[in-house]
Amino acid sequence: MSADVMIKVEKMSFYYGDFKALNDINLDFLKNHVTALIGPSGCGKSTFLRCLNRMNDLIPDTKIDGRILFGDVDIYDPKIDVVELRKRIGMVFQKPNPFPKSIYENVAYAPKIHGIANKGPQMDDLVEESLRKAGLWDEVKDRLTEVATNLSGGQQQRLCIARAIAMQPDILLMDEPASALDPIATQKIEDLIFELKERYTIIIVTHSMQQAARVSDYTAFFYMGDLIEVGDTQEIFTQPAKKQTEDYITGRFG
Ligand SMILES: Nc1ncnc2c1ncn2[C@@H]1O[C@H](COP(=O)(O)OP(=O)(O)OP(=O)(O)O)[C@@H](O)[C@H]1O
Repeated sequence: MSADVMIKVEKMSFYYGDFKALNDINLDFLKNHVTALIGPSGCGKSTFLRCLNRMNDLIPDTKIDGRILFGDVDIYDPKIDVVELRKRIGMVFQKPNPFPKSIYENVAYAPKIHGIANKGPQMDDLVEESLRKAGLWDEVKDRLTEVATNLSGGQQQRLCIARAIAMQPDILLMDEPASALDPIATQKIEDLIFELKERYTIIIVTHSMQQAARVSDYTAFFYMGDLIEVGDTQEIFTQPAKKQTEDYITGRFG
């Protein structure tokens, strides 16, 4: 496998009961790049994203075929420690979901449980570093003990990004991370994604084609459970190879 491939999806299909939500997907994700997953509602973007850190395991009566390689390990190998896997592949959800605890505790909680940092100065440093990387430190440094749910929506979402970063993942999965935010907060998240890709491999589901065009290096277009095409974002938006992609990006459907 090429050194730059972080995740390799091979012949992956996914079923909810008898319903086949994803059909024979082959897709590689490159290290330190942003890949956007786009397509009309119900095409399988979120399902696909959730397969990448086995979040779909939590849904009963589902089945996956094919392989997802992370490095040279198949993440669906029964020997895989799923908790460990989700440490390496972090996730940020559509709606900011901080715990009803302090700003500090939100970032420190998982590293404490997983023994990533010890209580005290080491944890203080990790919390500061994570908040800095998430572009939130200056806004919250004097109110770390305040309850996180007092923050604005955009701040809460950056806190959730800080929380994911504190676990020192390799990959960040983002499921429409800005869809509940106003344009200014959205811009901050987009700027942040651009900075974060220096350290992380980012895979983002978005409904907004403008957002995909602004933040991603590669774009994958899904339609009814199929991956129609994937390529350089600029090319997908200017000269897509497939008619279905062109119809979607020009607003003819979806
Ligand atoms: N828990 C579930 N049980 C059964 N079917 C599901 C479940 N979650 C999703 N589906 C179905 O799988 C298909 C893909 O859904 P998914 O949420 O992945 O699409 P999406 O492209 O992310 O859509 P959206 O953009 O609207 O969020 C849809 O037909 C949906 O109804």
